[in-house]
Amino acid sequence: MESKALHIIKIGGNVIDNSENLYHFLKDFTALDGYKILVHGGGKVATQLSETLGIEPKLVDGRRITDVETLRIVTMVYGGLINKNIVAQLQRFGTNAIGLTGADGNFIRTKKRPVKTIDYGFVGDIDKSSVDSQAIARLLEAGFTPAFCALTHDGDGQLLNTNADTIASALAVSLSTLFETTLIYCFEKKGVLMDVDDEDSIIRDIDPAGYEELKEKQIIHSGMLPKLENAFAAIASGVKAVVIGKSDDLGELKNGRPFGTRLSK
Ligand SMILES: Nc1ncnc2c1ncn2[C@@H]1O[C@H](COP(=O)(O)OP(=O)(O)O)[C@@H](O)[C@H]1O
Ligand SMILES: CC(=O)N[C@@H](CCC(=O)OP(=O)(O)O)C(=O)O
Repeated sequence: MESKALHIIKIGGNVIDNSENLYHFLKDFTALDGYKILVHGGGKVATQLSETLGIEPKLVDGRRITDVETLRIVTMVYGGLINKNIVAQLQRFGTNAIGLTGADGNFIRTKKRPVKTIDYGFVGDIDKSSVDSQAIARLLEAGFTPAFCALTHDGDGQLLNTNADTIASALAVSLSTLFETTLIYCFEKKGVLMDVDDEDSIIRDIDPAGYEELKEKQIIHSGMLPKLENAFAAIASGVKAVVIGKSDDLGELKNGRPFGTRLSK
Protein backbone atom coordinates (compact mmCIF):
# COMPACT_ATOMS: atom_id res chain seq x y z
CA MET A 1 0.00 0.00 0.00
CA GLU A 2 1.33 3.44 -0.91
CA SER A 3 1.83 5.55 2.21
CA LYS A 4 0.29 9.00 2.52
CA ALA A 5 2.33 12.18 2.28
CA LEU A 6 3.14 14.15 5.43
CA HIS A 7 4.93 17.50 5.68
CA ILE A 8 6.63 18.39 8.96
CA ILE A 9 7.54 22.06 8.96
CA LYS A 10 9.64 23.82 11.58
CA ILE A 11 9.82 27.60 12.02
CA GLY A 12 12.47 29.33 14.04
CA GLY A 13 12.55 32.25 16.43
CA ASN A 14 13.37 34.96 13.90
CA VAL A 15 10.23 34.22 11.87
CA ILE A 16 8.03 34.04 14.97
CA ASP A 17 9.38 37.37 16.18
CA ASN A 18 8.20 39.15 13.01
CA SER A 19 4.38 39.27 12.83
CA GLU A 20 4.30 39.97 9.08
CA ASN A 21 6.58 37.03 8.25
CA LEU A 22 4.63 34.78 10.60
CA TYR A 23 1.30 35.78 9.00
CA HIS A 24 2.63 35.07 5.52
CA PHE A 25 4.13 31.75 6.56
CA LEU A 26 0.96 30.49 8.31
CA LYS A 27 -1.11 31.39 5.25
CA ASP A 28 1.23 29.41 2.96
CA PHE A 29 1.34 26.55 5.48
CA THR A 30 -2.47 26.36 5.34
CA ALA A 31 -2.38 26.23 1.52
CA LEU A 32 -0.17 23.09 1.49
CA ASP A 33 -2.17 19.94 0.74
CA GLY A 34 -2.19 16.74 2.78
CA TYR A 35 -1.20 15.87 6.31
CA LYS A 36 0.90 18.50 8.11
CA ILE A 37 2.61 19.06 11.44
CA LEU A 38 4.03 22.40 12.54
CA VAL A 39 6.92 22.62 15.01
CA HIS A 40 7.90 26.02 16.34
CA GLY A 41 10.85 27.37 18.27
CA GLY A 42 10.91 30.79 19.87
CA GLY A 43 14.37 31.02 21.38
CA LYS A 44 14.63 34.69 20.47
CA VAL A 45 11.44 35.64 22.35
CA ALA A 46 12.53 33.57 25.40
CA THR A 47 15.89 35.37 25.43
CA GLN A 48 14.15 38.77 25.23
CA LEU A 49 11.79 37.94 28.12
CA SER A 50 14.67 36.59 30.25
CA GLU A 51 16.55 39.86 29.75
CA THR A 52 13.44 41.91 30.59
CA LEU A 53 13.01 39.94 33.82
CA GLY A 54 16.69 40.31 34.71
CA ILE A 55 17.48 36.61 34.30
CA GLU A 56 20.64 36.26 32.26
CA PRO A 57 20.08 33.91 29.27
CA LYS A 58 22.84 31.29 28.89
CA LEU A 59 23.33 29.30 25.69
CA VAL A 60 26.09 26.78 24.94
CA ASP A 61 26.42 25.66 21.29
CA GLY A 62 22.92 27.00 20.64
CA ARG A 63 21.42 25.01 23.53
CA ARG A 64 19.80 26.91 26.39
CA ILE A 65 20.92 26.19 29.94
CA THR A 66 17.53 25.79 31.55
CA ASP A 67 17.48 26.37 35.31
CA VAL A 68 14.21 26.50 37.30
CA GLU A 69 13.59 30.18 36.51
CA THR A 70 14.37 29.71 32.81
CA LEU A 71 12.07 26.68 32.63
CA ARG A 72 9.25 28.88 33.91
CA ILE A 73 10.02 31.43 31.21
CA VAL A 74 10.20 28.93 28.33
CA THR A 75 7.01 27.22 29.52
CA MET A 76 5.18 30.54 29.41
CA VAL A 77 6.72 31.65 26.12
CA TYR A 78 6.77 28.42 24.07
CA GLY A 79 3.76 26.57 25.54
CA GLY A 80 1.63 29.67 26.11
CA LEU A 81 2.28 32.91 24.26
CA ILE A 82 3.72 31.58 20.99
CA ASN A 83 1.89 28.27 20.72
CA LYS A 84 -1.56 29.67 21.41
CA ASN A 85 -1.06 32.66 19.09
CA ILE A 86 0.02 30.35 16.27
CA VAL A 87 -2.98 28.07 16.85
CA ALA A 88 -5.40 31.03 16.83
CA GLN A 89 -3.88 32.38 13.60
CA LEU A 90 -4.02 28.97 11.92
CA GLN A 91 -7.69 28.68 12.88
CA ARG A 92 -8.32 32.02 11.17
CA PHE A 93 -6.86 30.62 7.96
CA GLY A 94 -8.94 27.44 8.23
CA THR A 95 -6.33 25.00 9.56
CA ASN A 96 -7.79 23.06 12.48
CA ALA A 97 -4.62 23.25 14.58
CA ILE A 98 -4.19 21.74 18.01
CA GLY A 99 -1.37 23.21 20.09
CA LEU A 100 0.78 20.71 21.95
CA THR A 101 3.75 20.16 24.19
CA GLY A 102 5.28 16.68 24.21
CA ALA A 103 3.46 16.07 27.51
CA ASP A 104 0.04 16.42 25.87
CA GLY A 105 -1.15 12.97 24.83
CA ASN A 106 2.26 11.68 26.01
CA PHE A 107 3.37 12.34 22.42
CA ILE A 108 7.04 13.10 23.16
CA ARG A 109 8.71 11.75 26.27
CA THR A 110 12.38 12.58 26.83
CA LYS A 111 15.14 12.05 29.38
CA LYS A 112 16.77 14.90 31.29
CA ARG A 113 20.22 15.44 29.85
CA PRO A 114 22.83 13.87 32.14
CA VAL A 115 25.36 16.28 33.65
CA LYS A 116 28.79 15.88 32.05
CA THR A 117 31.07 18.90 31.81
CA ILE A 118 28.04 21.21 31.54
CA ASP A 119 24.80 21.05 33.49
CA TYR A 120 22.09 22.03 30.99
CA GLY A 121 19.42 21.84 33.69
CA PHE A 122 15.89 20.99 32.57
CA VAL A 123 16.75 20.01 29.00
CA GLY A 124 15.25 16.83 27.54
CA ASP A 125 17.05 14.52 25.11
CA ILE A 126 15.04 12.56 22.59
CA ASP A 127 15.78 8.88 21.95
CA LYS A 128 14.33 6.24 19.62
CA SER A 129 11.30 5.50 21.81
CA SER A 130 10.44 9.14 22.59
CA VAL A 131 7.78 9.78 19.95
CA ASP A 132 4.38 8.03 19.95
CA SER A 133 3.90 8.03 16.19
CA GLN A 134 0.72 5.91 16.29
CA ALA A 135 -1.03 8.38 18.60
CA ILE A 136 0.06 11.35 16.45
CA ALA A 137 -1.15 9.53 13.33
CA ARG A 138 -4.59 9.12 14.95
CA LEU A 139 -4.71 12.86 15.54
CA LEU A 140 -3.81 13.55 11.89
CA GLU A 141 -6.39 11.06 10.64
CA ALA A 142 -9.04 12.69 12.84
CA GLY A 143 -8.46 15.92 10.90
CA PHE A 144 -6.28 17.89 13.32
CA THR A 145 -3.02 19.65 12.48
CA PRO A 146 -0.67 19.35 15.46
CA ALA A 147 1.43 22.42 16.33
CA PHE A 148 4.24 21.34 18.66
CA CYS A 149 6.26 23.73 20.79
CA ALA A 150 9.76 23.05 22.14
CA LEU A 151 8.63 21.44 25.41
CA THR A 152 8.64 17.73 26.28
CA HIS A 153 8.22 15.77 29.52
CA ASP A 154 9.94 12.94 31.39
CA GLY A 155 6.82 10.97 32.36
CA ASP A 156 7.50 11.78 36.00
CA GLY A 157 5.81 15.14 36.10
CA GLN A 158 8.72 17.21 34.85
CA LEU A 159 8.51 19.45 31.79
CA LEU A 160 11.77 19.69 29.83
CA ASN A 161 13.08 22.14 27.24
CA THR A 162 14.01 20.44 23.93
CA ASN A 163 15.44 22.13 20.85
CA ALA A 164 12.72 22.60 18.21
CA ASP A 165 14.96 21.49 15.29
CA THR A 166 15.59 18.21 17.14
CA ILE A 167 11.87 17.73 17.85
CA ALA A 168 11.08 18.23 14.15
CA SER A 169 13.76 15.74 13.09
CA ALA A 170 12.64 13.11 15.66
CA LEU A 171 8.97 13.49 14.64
CA ALA A 172 9.96 13.08 10.99
CA VAL A 173 12.02 9.94 11.65
CA SER A 174 9.33 8.35 13.77
CA LEU A 175 6.41 9.22 11.47
CA SER A 176 8.30 8.13 8.34
CA THR A 177 7.38 4.53 9.26
CA LEU A 178 3.72 5.49 8.68
CA PHE A 179 3.83 8.33 6.14
CA GLU A 180 5.97 9.45 3.21
CA THR A 181 7.53 12.24 5.21
CA THR A 182 9.16 15.49 4.07
CA LEU A 183 10.89 17.61 6.71
CA ILE A 184 11.16 21.34 6.03
CA TYR A 185 13.16 23.79 8.12
CA CYS A 186 11.94 27.34 7.52
CA PHE A 187 14.01 30.26 8.72
CA GLU A 188 14.84 33.82 7.68
CA LYS A 189 17.30 33.09 4.86
CA LYS A 190 16.75 31.58 1.40
CA GLY A 191 18.52 28.35 2.35
CA VAL A 192 22.06 27.29 3.08
CA LEU A 193 24.16 30.07 1.56
CA MET A 194 27.75 30.17 0.30
CA ASP A 195 27.90 33.65 1.83
CA VAL A 196 25.52 34.28 4.76
CA ASP A 197 25.18 37.92 3.69
CA ASP A 198 24.30 37.16 0.06
CA GLU A 199 20.77 35.77 -0.47
CA ASP A 200 21.64 34.96 -4.08
CA SER A 201 24.41 32.54 -3.06
CA ILE A 202 22.04 29.69 -2.29
CA ILE A 203 23.39 26.12 -2.41
CA ARG A 204 20.64 23.99 -4.00
CA ASP A 205 21.89 20.52 -2.95
CA ILE A 206 24.14 19.23 -0.18
CA ASP A 207 25.21 15.63 0.50
CA PRO A 208 27.17 14.45 3.60
CA ALA A 209 30.56 14.84 1.85
CA GLY A 210 29.66 18.38 0.72
CA TYR A 211 28.51 19.16 4.25
CA GLU A 212 31.90 18.15 5.69
CA GLU A 213 33.66 20.38 3.17
CA LEU A 214 31.39 23.38 3.90
CA LYS A 215 31.98 22.90 7.62
CA GLU A 216 35.72 22.75 7.17
CA LYS A 217 35.72 25.97 5.14
CA GLN A 218 33.49 27.54 7.84
CA ILE A 219 30.88 28.43 5.24
CA ILE A 220 28.43 26.77 7.62
CA HIS A 221 28.61 27.86 11.26
CA SER A 222 26.60 28.75 14.38
CA GLY A 223 22.90 27.76 14.31
CA MET A 224 23.23 26.12 10.89
CA LEU A 225 25.52 23.40 12.29
CA PRO A 226 23.00 21.70 14.65
CA LYS A 227 20.24 22.28 12.06
CA LEU A 228 22.16 20.34 9.41
CA GLU A 229 23.15 17.62 11.93
CA ASN A 230 19.44 17.10 12.65
CA ALA A 231 18.62 17.24 8.95
CA PHE A 232 21.17 14.62 7.90
CA ALA A 233 20.15 12.39 10.84
CA ALA A 234 16.59 12.47 9.48
CA ILE A 235 17.62 11.66 5.89
CA ALA A 236 19.74 8.74 7.13
CA SER A 237 16.76 7.31 9.05
CA GLY A 238 14.04 7.01 6.44
CA VAL A 239 12.75 10.56 5.96
CA LYS A 240 12.03 10.97 2.24
CA ALA A 241 13.30 14.53 1.82
CA VAL A 242 14.72 17.35 3.93
CA VAL A 243 14.63 20.93 2.70
CA ILE A 244 15.89 24.14 4.34
CA GLY A 245 14.51 27.45 3.09
CA LYS A 246 12.99 30.85 3.74
CA SER A 247 9.61 30.95 5.45
CA ASP A 248 8.41 33.61 2.98
CA ASP A 249 9.07 31.24 0.06
CA LEU A 250 7.09 28.25 1.33
CA GLY A 251 4.42 28.96 -1.32
CA GLU A 252 6.98 27.98 -4.00
CA LEU A 253 6.71 24.38 -2.85
CA LYS A 254 3.02 24.29 -3.72
CA ASN A 255 3.75 25.93 -7.07
CA GLY A 256 6.46 23.35 -7.80
CA ARG A 257 9.19 26.02 -8.06
CA PRO A 258 12.66 25.61 -6.52
CA PHE A 259 12.64 26.16 -2.79
CA GLY A 260 15.70 26.38 -0.55
CA THR A 261 18.45 23.81 -0.11
CA ARG A 262 17.70 20.10 -0.53
CA LEU A 263 19.73 17.51 1.35
CA SER A 264 20.63 14.14 -0.10
CA LYS A 265 22.13 10.94 1.32
N1 LIG B 1 25.96 28.97 5.27
C1 LIG B 1 24.92 29.45 5.95
N2 LIG B 1 23.78 29.75 5.31
C2 LIG B 1 22.70 30.26 5.98
N3 LIG B 1 22.71 30.52 7.30
C3 LIG B 1 23.82 30.25 8.01
C4 LIG B 1 24.98 29.69 7.36
N4 LIG B 1 25.94 29.50 8.31
C5 LIG B 1 25.43 29.95 9.45
N5 LIG B 1 24.16 30.40 9.31
C6 LIG B 1 23.37 30.96 10.40
O1 LIG B 1 22.44 30.01 10.85
C7 LIG B 1 21.30 30.72 11.35
C8 LIG B 1 20.11 29.78 11.42
O2 LIG B 1 20.20 29.01 12.56
P1 LIG B 1 19.22 29.28 13.79
O3 LIG B 1 19.35 30.70 14.23
O4 LIG B 1 19.46 28.22 14.79
O5 LIG B 1 17.82 29.07 13.06
P2 LIG B 1 16.33 29.19 13.58
O6 LIG B 1 15.88 30.57 13.25
O7 LIG B 1 15.61 28.17 12.79
O8 LIG B 1 16.35 28.90 15.06
C9 LIG B 1 21.14 31.85 10.38
O9 LIG B 1 20.47 32.94 10.95
C10 LIG B 1 22.59 32.20 10.00
O10 LIG B 1 23.06 33.27 10.74
C1 LIG C 1 17.30 23.17 24.77
C2 LIG C 1 17.11 24.35 23.87
O1 LIG C 1 18.06 25.00 23.49
N1 LIG C 1 15.85 24.64 23.51
C3 LIG C 1 15.51 25.76 22.69
C4 LIG C 1 14.07 25.61 22.29
C5 LIG C 1 13.54 26.73 21.41
C6 LIG C 1 14.10 26.66 20.02
O2 LIG C 1 14.61 25.65 19.56
O3 LIG C 1 13.90 27.84 19.33
P1 LIG C 1 14.51 28.27 17.91
O4 LIG C 1 14.15 27.22 16.93
O5 LIG C 1 13.80 29.54 17.65
O6 LIG C 1 16.00 28.43 18.10
C7 LIG C 1 15.75 27.10 23.42
O7 LIG C 1 15.27 27.23 24.53
O8 LIG C 1 16.31 28.02 22.79
